[in-house]
Amino acid sequence: MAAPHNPPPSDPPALVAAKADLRERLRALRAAPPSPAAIAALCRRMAAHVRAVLPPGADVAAVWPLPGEVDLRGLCAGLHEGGYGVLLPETPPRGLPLCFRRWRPDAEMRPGRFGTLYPDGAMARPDLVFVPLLGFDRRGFRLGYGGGYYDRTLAELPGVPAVGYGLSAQEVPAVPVGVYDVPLPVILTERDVILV
Ligand SMILES: Nc1nc2c(c(=O)[nH]1)N(C=O)[C@@H](CNc1ccc(C(=O)N[C@@H](CCC(=O)O)C(=O)O)cc1)CN2
Ligand SMILES: Nc1ncnc2c1ncn2[C@@H]1O[C@H](COP(=O)(O)OP(=O)(O)OP(=O)(O)O)[C@@H](O)[C@H]1O
Repeated sequence: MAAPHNPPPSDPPALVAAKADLRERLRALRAAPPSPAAIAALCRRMAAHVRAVLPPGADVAAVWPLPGEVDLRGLCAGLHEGGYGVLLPETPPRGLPLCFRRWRPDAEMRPGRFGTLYPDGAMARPDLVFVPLLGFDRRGFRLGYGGGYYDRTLAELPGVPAVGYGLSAQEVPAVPVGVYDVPLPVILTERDVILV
């Protein structure tokens, strides 16, 4: 007899709709460019966090900015100068986890899915993953673009520290939580280190 087929669990429609609504509101927020001082403060905190938890030589996953996002290119250059490896994601088809490729200042950036750019370097496994947030709450729950990419990626990297980052304006009282959402243990903003 054939084994019973259990479809993977999925989020109820009301939750998917609540996430979509919140995403819409938070995207509107991104239309206003973040202040350079806030970005600089956030990037300083991110660099300090890396230095506190990892020795030089470790590989740190960041992202190359999408329009309206906090620009981490200065952080990438600073980490590289400080002796850290910098990895950036290549975005696969929906439903698959991200893979990370090594970036150096002279890397060629190639166009990827959804307007992303990824470096031409070799694939590598990160020792820490910075997770971009569209929105977040004090419990460590986050909302991204809705691809589920980071949820899937972090599920494949158990034990690798995941550090969310964003601007304090992106904080909301409570992000709607789905079956695959795992809270982040640390979220950095230009104002706060939120330890969950
Ligand atoms: N800078 C950056 N890189 C990243 C992410 C991110 O959040 N920020 N990702 C985080 O997972 C992954 C890419 N994930 C994405 C998933 C969906 C869409 C998306 O649906 N984009 C819409 C347009 C969005 C808009 O401009 O409002 C589209 O292309 O239709 C984009 C990125 C990996 N790289
Ligand atoms: N590990 C997983 N396995 C299977 N499905 C998953 C997994 N993680 C997330 N999903 C599904 O992916 C879809 C998008 O997830 P979600 O709305 O949480 O995206 P997001 O966190 O905003 O996006 P991203 O992680 O790309 O920034 C949802 O339908 C969710 O149930």
